Amino acid sequence: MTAGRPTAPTRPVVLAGRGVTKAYGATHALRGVDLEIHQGEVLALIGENGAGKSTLMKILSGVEQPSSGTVELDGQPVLLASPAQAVALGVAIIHQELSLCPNLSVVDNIFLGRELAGPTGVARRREREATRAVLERLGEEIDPDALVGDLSLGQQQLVEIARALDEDARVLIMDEPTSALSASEVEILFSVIRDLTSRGVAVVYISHHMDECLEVADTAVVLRDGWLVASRPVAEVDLPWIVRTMAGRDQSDLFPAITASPGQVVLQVEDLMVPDPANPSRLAVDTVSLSVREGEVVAVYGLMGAGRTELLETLAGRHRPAAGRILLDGRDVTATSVADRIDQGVVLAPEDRQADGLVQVMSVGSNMSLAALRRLTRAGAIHRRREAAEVGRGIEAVRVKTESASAPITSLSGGNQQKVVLAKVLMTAPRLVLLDEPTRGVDIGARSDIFATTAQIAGSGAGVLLATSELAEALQASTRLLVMARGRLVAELDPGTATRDQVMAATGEQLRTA
Ligand SMILES: Nc1ncnc2c1ncn2[C@@H]1O[C@H](COP(=O)(O)OP(=O)(O)OP(=O)(O)O)[C@@H](O)[C@H]1O
Repeated sequence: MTAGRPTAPTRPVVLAGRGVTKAYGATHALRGVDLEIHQGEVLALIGENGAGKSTLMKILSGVEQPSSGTVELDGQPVLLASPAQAVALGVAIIHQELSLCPNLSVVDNIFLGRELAGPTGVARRREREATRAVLERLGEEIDPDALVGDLSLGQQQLVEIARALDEDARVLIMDEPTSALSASEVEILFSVIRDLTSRGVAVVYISHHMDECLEVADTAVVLRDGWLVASRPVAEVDLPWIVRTMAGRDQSDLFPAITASPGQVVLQVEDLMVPDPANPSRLAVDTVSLSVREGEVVAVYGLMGAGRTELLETLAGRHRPAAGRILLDGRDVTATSVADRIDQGVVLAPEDRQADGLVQVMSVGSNMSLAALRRLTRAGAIHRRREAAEVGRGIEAVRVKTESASAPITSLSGGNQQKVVLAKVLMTAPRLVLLDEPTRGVDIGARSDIFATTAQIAGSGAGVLLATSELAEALQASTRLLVMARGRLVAELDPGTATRDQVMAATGEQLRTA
């Protein structure tokens, strides 16, 4: 069992949902959910992809209206008709994709749309002082005049929190807040959360990282298929309970064994140098050499900014290297286009699926078959029956939760969209698969589906290069482990014997003691 902070049952309920139901057409996202959020508690909202977590939070923060049921604030029913209204009543949500303007200063971001008026226009001095005060409350030394775009992601997140605090948030909803943070930034966030709760602010914490939920939360609430199936003090639960309750069944092995033995070299990279697309005077990838064989899953472990994404994108043909060579099955492809590499069987599952992994106006099925259309086309016409059969198999293989193959991709939960990206990769009969953070936003059960798929791809004779910032994944889902930091490969480790401390030590980061 994990020790959590004791919850005082006498703390008043700030925000509650009563019998909240939400239907989108035939899909029941929420079914009669009763949820109580107490003053000063951290409530972890847990559930598989598509369980209804985001929908519930959208309703509690005025983004969506329930089909039936009510929201109560301090015991009184309220109609939260818009996010602005929810903010005015003290309920703020911080999304995974931050909503700050990078080209404005910290002060301007905090007061955007609610500038303080002075006798001669905006009261800059008062705004700056208020900003300094609220940042001080968070224990962070951030210059109020700094451009938000120049801050680290962790600092940007603190600016969002500062804005919510300045708006007197009483309930702060955080959706996957640590997905882009370094270990030390996670520590800062947790101490900020503890400080907020000691002042009576309630925090709803949504994360697929169970270790974080167990560490930071007082209460664990589990949603499954739109039902609220459990609510317990964190001190009384453990990881196996959470996993069982989320899935409604015992979970099989999280990381299936990869059994394929390495064959021919598929990818050979020699002394690759790639300028940073955002700042061409520095190198994002610095003198990197590596190889991937058939049947191998080679993990490239690195934190944000290590150069993982630029490396994978260069291998997919998206950036032109300044020096070095890329060989595919022995053929020099360094100067070839993205299309050429796709023809050679190179597929990239990108990190930012919303921006470049999926076509938002298309259905689930069309997104999946998009990359395989050439193969599915005979005499100028797409073989629709084969397409439908393959899409159906893909949906099953990675267990995409969708009404049907013809449902719009935007109707899927975030994690299920990620699974569609992988199903799409599978349909291309790939030679080299480049996976960039494939489990971001994906639930713990779906992770095992994704890595079963990865093992299957490797088993079919392709090579897999997996870029990840998740230690557990790097160690357990790979056959070989490379560590990347500041653009360079700094270590090669055997995932069978390497420890977490060794991997972290190689990156130069401290291991967080959970
Ligand atoms: N706009 C929409 N139209 C149709 N269906 C939707 C819409 N938004 C959500 N859904 C459906 O409602 C269900 C709950 O989705 P929700 O996004 O709340 O899940 P979640 O628990 O937040 O998942 P994840 O962990 O993947 O983010 C899913 O089946 C989803 O497909």
